[in-house]
Amino acid sequence: MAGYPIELELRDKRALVVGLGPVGRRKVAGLVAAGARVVVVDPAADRLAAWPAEVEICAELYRSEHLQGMTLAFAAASATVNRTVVADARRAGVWVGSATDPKEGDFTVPAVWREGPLTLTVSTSGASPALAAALRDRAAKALGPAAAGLASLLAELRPEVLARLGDRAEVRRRILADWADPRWIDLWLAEGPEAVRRALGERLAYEIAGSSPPLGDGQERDGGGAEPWPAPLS
Ligand SMILES: C[C@@]1(CC(=O)O)C2=NC(=C\c3[nH]c(c(CCC(=O)O)c3CC(=O)O)Cc3[nH]c(c(CC(=O)O)c3CCC(=O)O)/C=C3\N/C(=C\2)[C@@H](CCC(=O)O)[C@]3(C)CC(=O)O)/[C@H]1CCC(=O)O
Ligand SMILES: NC(=O)c1ccc[n+]([C@@H]2O[C@H](COP(=O)([O-])OP(=O)(O)OC[C@H]3O[C@@H](n4cnc5c(N)ncnc54)[C@H](O)[C@@H]3O)[C@@H](O)[C@H]2O)c1
Repeated sequence: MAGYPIELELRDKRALVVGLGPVGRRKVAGLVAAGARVVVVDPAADRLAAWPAEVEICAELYRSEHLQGMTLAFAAASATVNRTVVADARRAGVWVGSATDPKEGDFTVPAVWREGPLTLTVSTSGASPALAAALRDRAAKALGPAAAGLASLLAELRPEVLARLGDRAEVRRRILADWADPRWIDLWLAEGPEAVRRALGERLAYEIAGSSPPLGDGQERDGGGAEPWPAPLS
């Protein structure tokens, strides 16, 4: 059965990573980037390179007490140790992921690409982690910074539409759907961000004025009420 994809808010939550080989270090990096308060347990930890100040290091063998107060745990030591961590976490009611067995824990970690407000994740549910990473790389290349740029621009412009067209749901939906069209990514690549900003502003002005050419969606215009907005989107 497939897992349930979710984006966790881990800011200021405590997360335990057991085992600091390359796999554990990758999990720590992801957790730190998400703002979690990370505790790592590995008897060899003090031999390891510099850690961000906020990471708490326990250079000792894992014990079940390490799970106290944790929101989440990652078992990234040997298979035997990981099985113990999973069993302890279950007893303690702490969600746990095992680096050695996709079916053993409560979650698996997908391959991730982030750019601005965009997050792309690919999971193979343990079928082939290397394939997940390779597909992530391919998809990230196809999206590129233009997609993230468009997302940032929409984050900036969208509240204005919601505020101005709060009572005109039909027009609002049409504008927001049109602004999400991938052709803006093509325009961004061809002519740059300012061209997209201008074009989105023009779309909006047309829609608000009720004078836009048909969008091919078969919907009636919600005409009238032509407000001159936005003042030049520069
Ligand atoms: C995506 C990524 C995220 C991350 O870890 O951050 C991730 N593994 C990555 C890389 C990777 N892992 C492995 C290789 C070697 C090639 C290969 O085996 O394919 C490579 C490739 C490489 O290193 O380039 C070996 C491996 N991995 C697992 C096992 C155990 C098993 O399968 O039983 C073994 C065999 C160990 C052995 O040989 O003993 C298990 C898991 N690995 C997962 C996630 C979860 C499933 C995700 C999914 O299927 O989608 C899961 C179930 C648990 C978990 O860790 O959450 C990260 C991409 C990093 C990036 O590039 O950003
Ligand atoms: N999920 C993945 O992406 C992935 C990828 C490769 C390997 N693996 C598996 O994940 C595990 C970790 O891989 P790795 O390459 O980082 O291994 P590694 O051997 O480099 O690191 C494991 C770490 O666990 C520590 N450790 C051992 N016993 C411990 C204990 N009782 N308490 C605390 N720490 C302890 C060791 O000191 C070591 O630093 C392995 O079991 C491996 O088979 C998973």
